[in-house]
Formats: sequence, structure tokens, C-alpha cells
Amino acid sequence: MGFMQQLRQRWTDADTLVCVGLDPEPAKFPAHLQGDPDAVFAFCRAIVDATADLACAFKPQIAHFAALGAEDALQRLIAHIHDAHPGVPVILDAKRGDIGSTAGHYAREAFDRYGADAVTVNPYMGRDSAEPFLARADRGVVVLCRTSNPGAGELQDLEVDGIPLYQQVAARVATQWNANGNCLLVVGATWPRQLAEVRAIVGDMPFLVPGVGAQGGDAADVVRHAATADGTGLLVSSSRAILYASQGEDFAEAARAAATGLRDLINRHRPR
Ligand SMILES: O=c1ccn([C@@H]2O[C@H](COP(=O)(O)O)[C@@H](O)[C@H]2O)c(=O)[nH]1
Repeated sequence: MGFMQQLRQRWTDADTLVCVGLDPEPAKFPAHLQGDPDAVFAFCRAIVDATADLACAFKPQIAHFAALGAEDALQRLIAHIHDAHPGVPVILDAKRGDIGSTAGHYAREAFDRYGADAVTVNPYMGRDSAEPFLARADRGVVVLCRTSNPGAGELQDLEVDGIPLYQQVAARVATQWNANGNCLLVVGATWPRQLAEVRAIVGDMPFLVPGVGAQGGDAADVVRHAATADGTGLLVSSSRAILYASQGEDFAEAARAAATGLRDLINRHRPR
């Protein structure tokens, strides 16, 4: 089953729009894991197992593993998700983008080495830089559109022919890059107005929405501004607020409680 079909099935079967972000930071791990040489894997696996039934997807952020030399832990973690929680897709947050020949290696890294079901890509080198990802019709390509960070507007709001660049990206992805129906967009929870504007441009294309929790975005606002008419269309992603809800031995239970709270808050505001 391709990524889009898997995602839609997950939205329906598990009744959740929560995407659990996996951003390991060993300094925030509970004390009992601090001396464990495989702590990154052990921590993330515990979070995954505690939240899988609440998640429409998992989103490991590659820099959090690579900076620690923990690529092997990332590979094993994604394999664990596929084995233990089949049906929950994995989005590798890598924000790739390069000339075509190099982009081909990035696509193989994400999809073949790590076994990700989808990957985030940066569109600013143009369509040829995204083509090796777009060509993998069974995998998702999650294109940065209006990112959640405070400085997002510095370049993304610059007008081209009187239209902000992020809207140009949205329109282009929807009309030109999505021939295989495998594109999604990243739009930050911190920008409710822009969420609604992009939704109006791209119809029902799914949005990966980071920025709730630690970055202060309002999940209810996200749903009000960007859910599709059937009450889906969103992967509302939260990392730190779930992962580090407790730094004690109860970290996995606390993560589950945080993910449950986010799911329920979102579901209360979804059109049904
Ligand atoms: O616009 C973007 C794109 C990606 N991210 C990533 O999402 C998580 C957010 O973490 P929180 O702890 O929930 O704030 C992180 O991996 C970012 O690299 C984003 O925040 N904004």
C-alpha cells in the first residue's frame, strides 16, 4: 500500500491526526537511561510503543540522530515501527534538496536505507531537485511551504508577481509536482491565517503541521483553519511536548498522556 493510502486508512481506522515527532536529546532522557550505550534507541522505542495507537504517523528528525552518530539507531527504530506497528507510516524529516544526481542519493537514503514512507524536501532548488523523490509514487513527498519558525516570512513571504512565495510553492506543488498524487505540504501551526490561505489554494492535499506544543501553536486553531471538509487532511506534529512530558522513569506513560491530550483536543474541533 502506498503512503497516501496508508495515511488515509490510518486517519480513519485510528481516528487520530497526531503525528509523534521523534527528536532524541540525550540530556533530557531519564536518569536510568543515561548510562545506556543504546539509550537513543531504547528511549525512542519506548515512546513509539507507548504512543503508536494514538499516532497517524511518526516523524523522526534525522539531525537529532546524525549529530549523535546514531544513524544505526534510526534505521533500527524505523524497522521496529514497521514490524511492531504496521500501518503507522514513518515520515523522515530531512528537508532534502540538491542537484538531481545528489538528490537521487538522498531519495535512496530516505526510502531504501532507512525505509521511510515519506520524506520532507526543500523546494527552493526547483522541481528537478525534488524529482527523484516525486518519482517514487508509493512514497510521500512533504514539501516545505510556510514553515513554523519565527523567521519563516523573511523569504517565504516575498512577493513574486504579487503573490507570496509560499503561495507560489503551494500552487506549483498542487498543479505541477503532484502528478503521482504523493505530495504533502509543511505549513506551521504558528501561522493560522496562512494555513487557511494554503488550504484554499491546494484543496484536500494533506498538510504536515509542526509547531504545536513547544513552539506555541494552537492545535484547535490549526483544525479550524486547515482541516478538510471530511475532518482530516492534517498531520499535527508534536515532538518535545510529548517526548519530554516527564524526565522521570514514567516518561513513556507521560508521553502517552500528552499524545492522548493532543489527539482529544484535535478531535473535539474536527468537523464530523
Ligand atoms: O516548519 C517546520 C518544519 C519542521 N519542523 C520540525 O518539527 C519538529 C518540531 O518539534 P517541536 O518539539 O514539536 O517544536 C522539529 O523536528 C523540527 O525540526 C518544525 O518545527 N517546523
